Amino acid sequence: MGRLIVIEGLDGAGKQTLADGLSAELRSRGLSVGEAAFPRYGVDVHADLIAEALRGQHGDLADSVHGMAVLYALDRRHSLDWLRSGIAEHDILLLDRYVASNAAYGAARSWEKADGGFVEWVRQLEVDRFGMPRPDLQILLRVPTAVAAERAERRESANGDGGGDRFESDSSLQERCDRVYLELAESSWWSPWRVIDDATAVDPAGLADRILD
Ligand SMILES: Nc1ncnc2c1ncn2[C@@H]1O[C@H](COP(=O)(O)OP(=O)(O)OP(=O)(O)O)[C@@H](O)[C@H]1O
Ligand SMILES: Cc1cn([C@H]2C[C@H](O)[C@@H](COP(=O)(O)O)O2)c(=O)[nH]c1=O
Repeated sequence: MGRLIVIEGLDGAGKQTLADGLSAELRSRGLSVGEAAFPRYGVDVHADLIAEALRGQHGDLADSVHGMAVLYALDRRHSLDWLRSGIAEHDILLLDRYVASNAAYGAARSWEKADGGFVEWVRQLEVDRFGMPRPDLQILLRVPTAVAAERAERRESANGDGGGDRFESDSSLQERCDRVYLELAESSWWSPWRVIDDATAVDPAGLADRILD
């Protein structure tokens, strides 16, 4: 049975970059590593609806905090068999975003804190009802919101996309989301967390050492 490790953080924090570096490092040490990112764009119809809504399609869908959160949750629910076999088959299954993204972004959009009703609603839906596997570790990758926004924008222009999506371009939302993430980590929400504060200088080898400790 392998370990489920999740990387969380703001849009543009560098989660995918760290996931790539960490999985290469772990593989170089002979471990079998599976990887996935949520939302699963191009794989699950709920994820595609999310991307479209965040770009202004589907009427007022993106205005509904709970409606959007249900789509994110259904994308994950549909990955359940794959997740379970991924955990069984690999030494480490590494996820870029998971249930805590729904908790942090939804609470921030609702102007709530981590001990508010939205986070509890996500827990009841995704943990109690959908039975999503509990992570062994959640890593919070923190960068100043301005750095995250600049990186997200740079990545969008490198991909040829015009501007950030609705969440990425809302700097106040990103600030609130950063605070909720920190509260989730400090309260060890659902699993142990490790907070990386200076995400500009993350060393995948050092992180791998600490994960394998
Ligand atoms: N440590 C770093 N220093 C400088 N640039 C970085 C660093 N990490 C990532 N970047 C750059 O920042 C941009 C965003 O990185 P990445 O896609 O890994 O972020 P992300 O957190 O996965 O974003 P999102 O959640 O929006 O998908 C990319 O252009 C990447 O090359
Ligand atoms: C998985 C997940 C994501 N979100 C938010 C976080 C981002 O702002 C967008 C899109 O994610 P991406 O990593 O930039 O592609 O969606 C969320 O609110 N709930 C979730 O479960």
